[in-house]
Amino acid sequence: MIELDGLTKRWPGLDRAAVEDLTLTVPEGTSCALIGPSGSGKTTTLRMVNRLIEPSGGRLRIAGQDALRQDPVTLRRSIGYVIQEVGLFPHWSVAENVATVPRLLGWAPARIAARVEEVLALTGLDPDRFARARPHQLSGGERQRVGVARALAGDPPVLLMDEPFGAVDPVVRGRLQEEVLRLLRRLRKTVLIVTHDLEEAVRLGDAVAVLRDGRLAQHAPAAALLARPASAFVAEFLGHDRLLKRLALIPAAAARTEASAAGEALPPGASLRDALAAMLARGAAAVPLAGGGAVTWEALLGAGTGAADRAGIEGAS
Ligand SMILES: Nc1ncnc2c1ncn2[C@@H]1O[C@H](COP(=O)(O)OP(=O)(O)OP(=O)(O)O)[C@@H](O)[C@H]1O
Repeated sequence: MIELDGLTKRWPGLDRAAVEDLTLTVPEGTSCALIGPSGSGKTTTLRMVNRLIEPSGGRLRIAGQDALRQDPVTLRRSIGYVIQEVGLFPHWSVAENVATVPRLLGWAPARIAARVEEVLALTGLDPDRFARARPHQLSGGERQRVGVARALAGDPPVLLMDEPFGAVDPVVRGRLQEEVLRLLRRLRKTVLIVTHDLEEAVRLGDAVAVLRDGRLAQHAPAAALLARPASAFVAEFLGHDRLLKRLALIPAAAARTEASAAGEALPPGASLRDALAAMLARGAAAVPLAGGGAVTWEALLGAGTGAADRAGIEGAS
């Protein structure tokens, strides 16, 4: 669990705080995505959590401990950190890079070697092929995977990710997002992610926190945020197609009806967005679901908007 309580950062010479009185909890085993316009304080917030930036005020608890009273170096060894530029040591092999934290933690060599193999495999990197490679011999996507493997190596309960997939092309990025998301959920990590990309935020974040000028504009589960922005600012930031984006978060099975429909059934994990895409591609007002029944156009509309959600913007919070 990560608990920010009134966390504040003031830089000298700036007329307002970069982060102001930020209170936010990321429950254990969940992820929270920080989004907001450029300069809204996302990276400053993230770097206060591992104390690469010292807060000017407020409190911070990680896994129940007062993180501001811990030695910052010890603290950082207990927190995984993934950044866009990855920051691998160029003259070290992948295995040596991944072993950084376990080595600093003083693990025995055999345990380190086993752990390096394990996390490389977890992140989809064949140890036989990649362990001895140097960072420059890898593709951008592979380097990002090494970054994730390195962050996981010491088995930290908490992971911080700053634009973790910013440097890779959209196709690789989508696949990496899916894989890393599944992995982090399975490992029950508590994750705070900074991203510019709203789609990435709602895909990776169980909850999404929107920052504006260093303050929290809204903090809500991704689907609720898209359905009910708390202010005109948040609504504008999410975009006029926010309900379309939200369809990707709702399982198609949530709109299952008894109707029958022709054509290939949607696979079990399909979303309402997949159902809509299939309707458009087939020119059909209903698509069958795996396991029986179908999503009809009316059911999709009902589940995709919902009576409460049609209330629209609820006024600034
Ligand atoms: N080391 C620093 N010294 C002074 N001001 C800083 C420093 N780092 C950040 N700031 C200021 O703090 C504010 C928040 O910056 P931060 O990098 O947290 O924003 P961000 O939301 O992550 O932005 P972006 O999306 O552009 O990366 C900005 O006004 C920035 O100029």
